[in-house]
Amino acid sequence: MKQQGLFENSTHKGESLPLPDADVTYYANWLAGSEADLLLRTLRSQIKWQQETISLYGKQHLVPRLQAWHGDPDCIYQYSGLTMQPQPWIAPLLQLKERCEAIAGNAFNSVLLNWYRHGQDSMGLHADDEPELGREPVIASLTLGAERPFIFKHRTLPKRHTLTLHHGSLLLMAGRTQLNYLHGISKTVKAVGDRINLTFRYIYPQE
Ligand SMILES: O=C(O)CCC(=O)C(=O)O
Ligand SMILES: [Fe+2]
Repeated sequence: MKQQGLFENSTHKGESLPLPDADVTYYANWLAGSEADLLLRTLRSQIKWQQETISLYGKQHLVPRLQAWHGDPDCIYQYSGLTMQPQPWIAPLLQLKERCEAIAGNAFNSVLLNWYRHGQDSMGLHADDEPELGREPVIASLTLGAERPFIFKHRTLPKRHTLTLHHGSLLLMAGRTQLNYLHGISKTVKAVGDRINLTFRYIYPQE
């Protein structure tokens, strides 16, 4: 029996994506529409959003989206030369964390929030494979707001898969997904509304 079956019920039907060498489950309607609407409004106003600067090959670039990092006090996250100190949990994030833990069967101690304000905001192809995430991280990704194509690209095979993440959907990435695939959100010239994505993660303390 597939492990996903353990968490299936009438409202939370997960769909396993047809990706070789990966373990990705998609719950299109994880949150009810009204709950997702309320959460989108709450997070827009309650989160202290920041636009970070990263250094790539010695040059400074503004990250093309707004971000925030919340979690337990020892959850320090480093990527692209950025060191993110966690903001404390706030009630709506803590409740979501617990619900993600229940469906994923995995503990989370932090969440990265990304706010794509319009079609020119994006996230380049990457893997969530920093050492502090461990070898085969389980990542729970909640999408609110506008639908944007989410791209998976296999690292060595000519395999690409694009899916549209629905308002209120949850995407679980586990197993060898980060080892074998990159993922990202492209820019678009289409007129699209804003989108907030939350990725719940477990950060191992670094010596
Ligand atoms: O916005 C998304 O759906 C992807 C976010 C992501 O990949 C990340 O935060 O690492
Ligand atoms: Fe990611």
